[in-house]
Amino acid sequence: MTGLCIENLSYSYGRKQALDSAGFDVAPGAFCALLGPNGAGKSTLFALLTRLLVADGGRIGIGGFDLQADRGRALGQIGVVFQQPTLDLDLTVRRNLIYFAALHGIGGRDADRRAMAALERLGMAERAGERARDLNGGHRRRTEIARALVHDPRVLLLDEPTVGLDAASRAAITEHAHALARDAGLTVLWATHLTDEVRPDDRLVILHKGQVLSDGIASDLTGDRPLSEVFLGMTDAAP
Ligand SMILES: Nc1ncnc2c1ncn2[C@@H]1O[C@H](COP(=O)(O)OP(=O)(O)OP(=O)(O)O)[C@@H](O)[C@H]1O
Repeated sequence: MTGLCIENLSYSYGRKQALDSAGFDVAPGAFCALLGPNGAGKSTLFALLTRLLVADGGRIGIGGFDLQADRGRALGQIGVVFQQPTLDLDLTVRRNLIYFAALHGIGGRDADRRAMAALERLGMAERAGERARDLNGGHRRRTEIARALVHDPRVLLLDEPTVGLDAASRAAITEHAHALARDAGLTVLWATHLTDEVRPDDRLVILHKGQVLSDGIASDLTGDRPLSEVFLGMTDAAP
């Protein structure tokens, strides 16, 4: 298994249990939507996957490596886009990527080549010389996704990457994330609380109160009903 493997994962903040034996797999090269209302445990899961937090129990495998036993290699397999934007707004788009590549020990022409290739994938190559500050929100997000790809990860984690964006930017970013799985073979985990970002043929994991409520193809879960209605019924949360 070289995708993402999450088994019986638990985590508590003091007495507040944020994840409760949550588990699911994402096959290599697959796109998986992780849908949960606010407070479901999505960000906690991302913090555990990136080792910002250490699980109380359970197991995580990333790109074929166990996060506990083989931390360095497991973490080297992932690219992450966190909920909060983290671009340096005073640097150009290209510099943001090159700086990040250096953190992974990649420099010189190799860094430049990788940066431009990643920007190309996200349709941002023409903006490489612009300051991040001058980009709109959607283009900043695309730059962050490109930046997460410079070290050639196998697994891409996106934590609510469309928050605060307009409909057109959201659609473009959703499509880019699908294309990265479909065309580039990345394993993609896309966390969202918005049902309209889930496509009928997406693999869909629904997380609620730290537990996996449902895991399968979205249209198999919904049948003829809209996902918003099904999701509301399962979680009692606004769509
Ligand atoms: N630092 C913390 N201390 C205490 N409780 C926390 C902390 N961070 C999160 N929680 C709680 O853990 C639970 C899961 O939160 P988490 O942020 O992982 O959910 P989420 O699905 O990412 O929600 P959101 O979309 O609002 O970020 C929630 O009940 C939240 O209040």
